[in-house]
Amino acid sequence: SVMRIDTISIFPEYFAPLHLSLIGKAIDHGLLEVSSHDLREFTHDRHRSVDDTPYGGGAGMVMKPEPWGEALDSILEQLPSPRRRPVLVVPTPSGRPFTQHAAAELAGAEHLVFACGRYEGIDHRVLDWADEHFELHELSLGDYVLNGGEVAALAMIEAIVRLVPGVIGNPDSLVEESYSASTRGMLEYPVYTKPSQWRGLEVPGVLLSGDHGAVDAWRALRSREITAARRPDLLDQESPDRP
Ligand SMILES: N#Cc1c(-c2ccc3ccn(Cc4ccc(CN5CCCC5)cc4)c3c2)n[nH]c1N
Repeated sequence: SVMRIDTISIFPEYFAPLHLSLIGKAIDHGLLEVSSHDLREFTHDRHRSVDDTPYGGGAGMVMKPEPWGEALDSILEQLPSPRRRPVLVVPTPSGRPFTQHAAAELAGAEHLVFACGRYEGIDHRVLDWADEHFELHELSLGDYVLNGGEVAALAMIEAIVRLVPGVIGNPDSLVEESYSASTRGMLEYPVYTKPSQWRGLEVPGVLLSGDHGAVDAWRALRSREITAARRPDLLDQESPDRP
């Protein structure tokens, strides 16, 4: 079944890259439909204004509710009825962490809408209203500050779409991945390919040995060393069933 993704932003051109590479192929193969909407199409004043000063004072500007309401109405009107409520993802610094688990959860949706804010954010009444008409997810990409939601939406879309069956060519390549159950939440081992000698640097001998047991052991050891060094928090998840 075709997954549909709509993005709404004052910078719709941020989403042009989605039509490249694997996601572009999925669109070509009719597995995915992606539409980017310009929020300013839903303004009616001469200056096509989308922001205003914040109630309560404070620096910066806040995005006005009316254009967002009209943009979201337009998405809802285009739904073939009767449809399950579409999912609305709003990237925000104050959101629930976007994790591989969240990506997997969202990969099952038929229709994803991304509302990408700018300035100091979107008038909160938009989220309150949207909560009644969408399955609303306020999500944060990570603990750093971006200038808007577009970059976060691009990352989330890539993480979600690659989990949709058929979108990524080789499903095996999804199995051994960081943050997924199969690597038991550990970071990946280092990878190598030909030539076996490069600028005086060699490939670890065990990988050339053809001894798959030894290769798996070496990889597990390297994963654990790397995880302990860079992400000790992932090791804390040690549970009794994990040797
Ligand atoms: N996902 C994600 C994100 C975002 C993100 C996502 C969406 C928008 C829309 C606007 N901005 C800019 C901005 C920046 C700082 C603040 C802080 N507040 C302002 C007043 C009191 C504190 C509010 C907005 C956004 C940032 N940043 N980092 C992530 N992981």
